Amino acid sequence: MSALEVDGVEVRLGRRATTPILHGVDLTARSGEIVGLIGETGSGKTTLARAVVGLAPLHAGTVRVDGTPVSGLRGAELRRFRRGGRVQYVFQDPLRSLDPDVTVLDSVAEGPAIRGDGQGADRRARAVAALEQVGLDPALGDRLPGRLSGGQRQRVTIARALAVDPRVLLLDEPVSALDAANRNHVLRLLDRLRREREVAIVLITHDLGSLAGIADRIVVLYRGRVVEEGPAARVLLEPADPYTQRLIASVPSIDGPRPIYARSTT
Ligand SMILES: Nc1ncnc2c1ncn2[C@@H]1O[C@H](COP(=O)(O)OP(=O)(O)OP(=O)(O)O)[C@@H](O)[C@H]1O
Repeated sequence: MSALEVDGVEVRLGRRATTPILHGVDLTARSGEIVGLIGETGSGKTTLARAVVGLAPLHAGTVRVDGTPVSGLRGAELRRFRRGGRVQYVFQDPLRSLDPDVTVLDSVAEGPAIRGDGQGADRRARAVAALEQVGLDPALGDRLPGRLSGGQRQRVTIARALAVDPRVLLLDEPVSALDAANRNHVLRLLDRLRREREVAIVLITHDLGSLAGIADRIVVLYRGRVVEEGPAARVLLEPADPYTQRLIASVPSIDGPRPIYARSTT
């Protein structure tokens, strides 16, 4: 059983939900697996992530987490599921996803507070641990997001997600705005999370070089449909679908077997 199972998902958006965006999309991620989700701008990657966490309504299909169909949850059940934090979505734009008036530490402690985990001191300890996990100095905890660098803000959004110990983590372009050092740090962190905490990770990115050394599988979306899916090395080095071939050919760093980021074996 996969931690995340997306089955035949259709999403329609726009006025009166008449514009079809996703057409019967399937996606799975097992515990400890990193799945890369790629596709050109507008192919539906963000919409799929939003559908998984219930932010985009499903026209058809199901989303299951640990075998439980969460797409059918309503009312109190849905609220309980959201509070539980088993699925976390790290938005593309950290500035927009962090409240500008809430300090870093309070922002990271919010998830445990909503879940009702422990008391104030425990929550703060959890938040500090999450900040340390993403390589941020807990001394930054007293700052507001506007006083952080872009890379630090990105890590805060990831720390927020980690503070509730998710089973499934979806990250939307978590490394594209980062310099090489920050990018490698985040990628190593994701690799550790999947190995040590067996988190199922869906990584949305245009940065195929980042996926080369870290993703187990890659799923390719084109105009709201999955056109190819397979082991990362196979998809990146021997793409079968003509659209994937064009997508990969347009990225200069994916022209050989040497990944930019080598997966650590320790
Ligand atoms: N609220 C909305 N109403 C109508 N159409 C929408 C809405 N939100 C997104 N779309 C459309 O859905 C399609 C998929 O958008 P989405 O953001 O999921 O793509 P994406 O693959 O994540 O793109 P990017 O790589 O640029 O982030 C696009 O054509 C977009 O214009």
